[in-house]
Amino acid sequence: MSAPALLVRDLAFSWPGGDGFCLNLPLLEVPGETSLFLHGPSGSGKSTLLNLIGGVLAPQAGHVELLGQPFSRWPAGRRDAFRADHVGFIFQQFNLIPYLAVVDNVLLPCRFSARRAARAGDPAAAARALLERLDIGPALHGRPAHALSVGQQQRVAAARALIGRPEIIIADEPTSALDAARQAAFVDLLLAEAGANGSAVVFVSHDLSLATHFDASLELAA
Ligand SMILES: Nc1ncnc2c1ncn2[C@@H]1O[C@H](COP(=O)(O)OP(=O)(O)OP(=O)(O)O)[C@@H](O)[C@H]1O
Repeated sequence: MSAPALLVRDLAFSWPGGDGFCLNLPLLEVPGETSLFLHGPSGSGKSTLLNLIGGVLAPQAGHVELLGQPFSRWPAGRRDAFRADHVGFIFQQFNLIPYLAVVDNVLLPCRFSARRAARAGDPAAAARALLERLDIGPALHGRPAHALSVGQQQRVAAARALIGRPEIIIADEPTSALDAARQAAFVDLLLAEAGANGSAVVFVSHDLSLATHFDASLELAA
C-alpha cells in the first residue's frame, strides 16, 4: 500500500510569545486521492495547522509526513523545494500577481519546480486547458489578474494550484467571498480536477454546508 498523502502524528504547536494557544493533534491521516474538510471556530488553529502541513511552520513536538517523507524534520530549504514539487496552495486572498497575465499566474509553479513543469507536459498548453475546464475562457487568459472578478480570480488560483498535478492540494478558505451556490460549484470543480489528477485535498472553510462534498471532515475545537 502506498504511503498516505498526509500523516500528522502527536503534533503540538504553540506560538512563541503567543496568547497561550496550543494546537494538539494526536493523529490525522489523509490517504492519497482523498479529500478532507477542515473546520472549526475562529482561532481554533486552522491556518496554523495548514502552515504546519505546508512546512511554513515547524512543530515543537510530533511530526508531519507528506507522501511518506519525514517532511517536518527537514530543514526549511528542503521543505520549500519539496512543497514546490508536490503541494499546490490556494490562499484565502488567492495571492495572484495583480499585473501579471492570468495564464502567467497559472504558470508560476512551473517556474519554481522543474517537476511540475515536466508533469504539465507543455506548460502553456496545460495552463490554458486547465483554465478552460475551470470556465475561464481564452479571452481572459491574457488579461492582468486584477481585471478579473473575485470568482474568476478564485478559479485562476485553483488552476495555479493544480498545474503539474501536485499530489496534495491545500486550500485555505478560498470560497469565503462567494455566495453559497458559487461556493458549492467551485468546490465541485476543484474536487473533480483534483480527483482527475489523483491529488489529495485538504480544504478549510467555516461553511459547514460544504462538508458533504468531501470524503472526510475534521473539526478543530476552540
Ligand atoms: N503569527 C502569530 N503569532 C502569534 N500568535 C498567532 C499567530 N497567528 C495565529 N496566532 C494565534 O494562534 C491561534 C490560532 O490562530 P489561527 O489563525 O490558526 O486560527 P484559525 O482557526 O485559522 O482562525 P480564523 O478562522 O479566524 O482564520 C489564535 O489564538 C491566534 O491568536
